[in-house]
Amino acid sequence: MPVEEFVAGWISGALGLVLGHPFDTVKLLGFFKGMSFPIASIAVVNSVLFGVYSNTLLALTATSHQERWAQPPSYTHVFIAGCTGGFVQAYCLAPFDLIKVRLQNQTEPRARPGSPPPRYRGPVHCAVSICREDGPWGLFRGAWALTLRDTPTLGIYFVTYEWLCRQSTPDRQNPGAATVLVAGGFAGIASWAVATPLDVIKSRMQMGGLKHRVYRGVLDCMVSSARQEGLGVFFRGLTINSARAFPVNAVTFLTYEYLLSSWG
Ligand SMILES: C[N+](C)(C)CCCC[C@H](N)C(=O)O
Repeated sequence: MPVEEFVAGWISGALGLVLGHPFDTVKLLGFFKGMSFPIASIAVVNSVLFGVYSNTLLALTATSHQERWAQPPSYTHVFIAGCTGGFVQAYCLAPFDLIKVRLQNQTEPRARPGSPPPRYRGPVHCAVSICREDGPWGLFRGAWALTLRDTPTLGIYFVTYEWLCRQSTPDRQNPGAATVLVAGGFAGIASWAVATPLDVIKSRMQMGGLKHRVYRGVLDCMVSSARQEGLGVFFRGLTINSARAFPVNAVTFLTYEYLLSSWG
């Protein structure tokens, strides 16, 4: 199994994340606060996404990454490979994403004398507390909602990227850097726009028992959120998600393509 896609996915995910982190943490004062944990985790997850995507395409079309601009795969194959990558990465992402959401939702006032200490002291303490309270499976709280969010939307992600690259590149040639940046950025926006409703639900399920009540399942969470707050609840975060998605995914795709082409 070719591994360079995993490595390129790893590095490109980390770089994209450095850019996206301030958007992710916009509610907090320190923009780059707590960056090492997301870098380490999202790099792994992006490596799984791009590695599984590329190897699924290889299995479906018998073309390696280097041959793919000259012999472009069908959009159906791109979609299936993207969904497969999305499905596998969702399970790798689930525990990391849960910890991130739990830590980002800790908005208790910072260490004022007499104020209660935050529930979690950091990522490791958070993971250990969740395991202690809910057992190791507790780390996968909300994983199903995350899978529903990521499987189709990562199919859309790669189809949008491929489509935009092919639109602006002469037939069978490699796209230039500017094309890759723009196509990657819009792929991120398209994918996040579709993913936002399930992103809201996913985060609520992950906060179940803390900020929100414990839901019986994805459907229960959707229905009760919509009943209490109206349909607008599904679009919460749409603007910030899209603003974050452009730079993150432009850099991710550019780095990914650059690394793979320089490794020949
Ligand atoms: C599928 N969904 C839109 C939810 C995520 C897309 C992931 C792409 C990239 N790692 C990023 O964080 O933007």
